Amino acid sequence: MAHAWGYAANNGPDKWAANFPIADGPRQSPIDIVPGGASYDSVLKPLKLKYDPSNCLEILNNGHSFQVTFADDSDSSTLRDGPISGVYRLKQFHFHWGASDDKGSEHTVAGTKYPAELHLVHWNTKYPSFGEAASKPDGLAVVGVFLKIGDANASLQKVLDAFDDIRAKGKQSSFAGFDPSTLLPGCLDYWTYDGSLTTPPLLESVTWIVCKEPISVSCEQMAKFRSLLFSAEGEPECCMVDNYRPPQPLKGRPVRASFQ
Ligand SMILES: NCCOCCOCCNC(=O)c1ccc(S(N)(=O)=O)cc1
Ligand SMILES: [Zn+2]
Repeated sequence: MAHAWGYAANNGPDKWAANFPIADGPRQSPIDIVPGGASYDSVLKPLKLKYDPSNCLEILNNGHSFQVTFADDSDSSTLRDGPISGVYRLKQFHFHWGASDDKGSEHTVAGTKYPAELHLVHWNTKYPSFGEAASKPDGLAVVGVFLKIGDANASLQKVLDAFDDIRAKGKQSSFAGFDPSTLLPGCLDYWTYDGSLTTPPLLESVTWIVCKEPISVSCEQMAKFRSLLFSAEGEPECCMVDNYRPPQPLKGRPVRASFQ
């Protein structure tokens, strides 16, 4: 069996096209966002994010990142407006980060890499489920938030405090009552473009909404991210770092800004 995809030299982003040819497709993510190349669009609405902490279910290490999963059987945690039409439900959030503070984000801004990037993953309720939506061009909407080294982030710390139970691939534990809106920056100005999942199967179904303002993370908190493992219990330990795909060709896509 072909070895599963990952971020190592033998199975990383440069190797994904072999099993997932869409990797070379017309609307791949992430991209380098060039602020001067984005066009302000006055038709873009402010983001309307409404999250219910009681929908928060669990935290898990899936071997590529860690993710916090939400109950998505009602419209109690949703994204509306912004560049999208209709109602998109929050499914999960996760992060991408580097082995050092000079890299880790997937999107970049005029070539600048941030040490980490948060992704809040939502699916369009015009489709019956996340799995169905994930294969449709307007199926998903992911809000991306950059993390920048600064003060410790108290809200993020609540997530990091759950890491002891999920250090290895495949581990999960209950994680209740967390409000993901506490991870959002104060200003919700954003860039938006049509893109894809940034990991296999790299489906071209994502409306990307990347916030201009980063949130803070301390160096010590970044070290905690890097204490997770790509490897499962009983396997040689492999630190979970550099789990980011580099920017992909824009291929003529417009990038719009919600701000001037
Ligand atoms: N099994 C039914 C179809 O599944 C659809 C594909 O989803 C497979 C799991 N991957 C994801 O859910 C998934 C979600 C978000 C991102 S990202 N980094 O683009 O935000 C990457 C991947
Ligand atoms: Zn992601």
